[in-house]
Amino acid sequence: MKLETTLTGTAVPLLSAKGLTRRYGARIGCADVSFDLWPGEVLGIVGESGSGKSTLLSCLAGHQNPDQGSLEYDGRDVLSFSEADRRRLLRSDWAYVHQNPRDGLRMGVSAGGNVGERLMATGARHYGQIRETATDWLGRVEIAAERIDDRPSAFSGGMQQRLQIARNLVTGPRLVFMDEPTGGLDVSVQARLLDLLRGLVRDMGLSVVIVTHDLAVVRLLADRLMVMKSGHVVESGLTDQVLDDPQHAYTQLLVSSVLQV
Ligand SMILES: Nc1ncnc2c1ncn2[C@@H]1O[C@H](COP(=O)(O)OP(=O)(O)OP(=O)(O)O)[C@@H](O)[C@H]1O
Repeated sequence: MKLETTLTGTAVPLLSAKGLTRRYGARIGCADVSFDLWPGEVLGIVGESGSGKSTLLSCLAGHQNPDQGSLEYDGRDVLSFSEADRRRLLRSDWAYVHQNPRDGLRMGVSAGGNVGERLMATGARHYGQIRETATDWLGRVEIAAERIDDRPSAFSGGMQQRLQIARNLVTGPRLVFMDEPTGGLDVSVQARLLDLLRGLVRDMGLSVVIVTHDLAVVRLLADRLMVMKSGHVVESGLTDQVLDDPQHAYTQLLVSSVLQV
């Protein structure tokens, strides 16, 4: 794992959350969540439905603002960014993989266009180079080059998800948010996608925050885990440690309920 250092030589986390809290009226979305994410690290967030995973992810990714707490990216206070700066960050350094590929793709635009569009958003202008890079990325996510002019609506669910991943990663982001990236796919398709994701994360040295209710997904991808219940983090630690020797009764229940399936 690479550690970023400041001019004074002190290590800084890539993303640092402190006391993040988001309420919906009287209801708690997430409460007092703190963690550091280091460059090249994959953090898994698990918990049952309604435990606050999506709320936390949307606060981290800037889709909504927390009511309390602080969030620093690379030592900078992201919550005080202007809307334009935040959008720039989401187009360049950050990426967001939605559970439903339709939410992360432009369905009326060709596969190549979907990948090329993000390159153009970060300043690429040379058509030939954009198409070449898009073709290369389609290959990296195992989509045949001959499908470059097809629209995503002509793709299977697994292909659409791989295309969404290519669209997100083509600009070489440093931090990727993933919301149940394998949810809604057949088991065999999930396994292939997980394998692909694991390779890309490793090869590109990506930092990732991944939300899932599937412990098999975090077992394969995440270095570290946070377990959420009723908006609170009840347990966190190295993935294998948490899953093999859960300390909190709720984590024990989560792990044992998977074993019984
Ligand atoms: N827009 C909203 N308005 C009101 N309450 C909300 C809203 N979004 C989430 N909540 C509430 O916040 C709590 C956390 O929900 P959240 O969707 O973050 O959990 P989750 O772990 O992501 O669940 P799931 O796995 O089902 O997506 C729940 O009690 C939920 O009802």
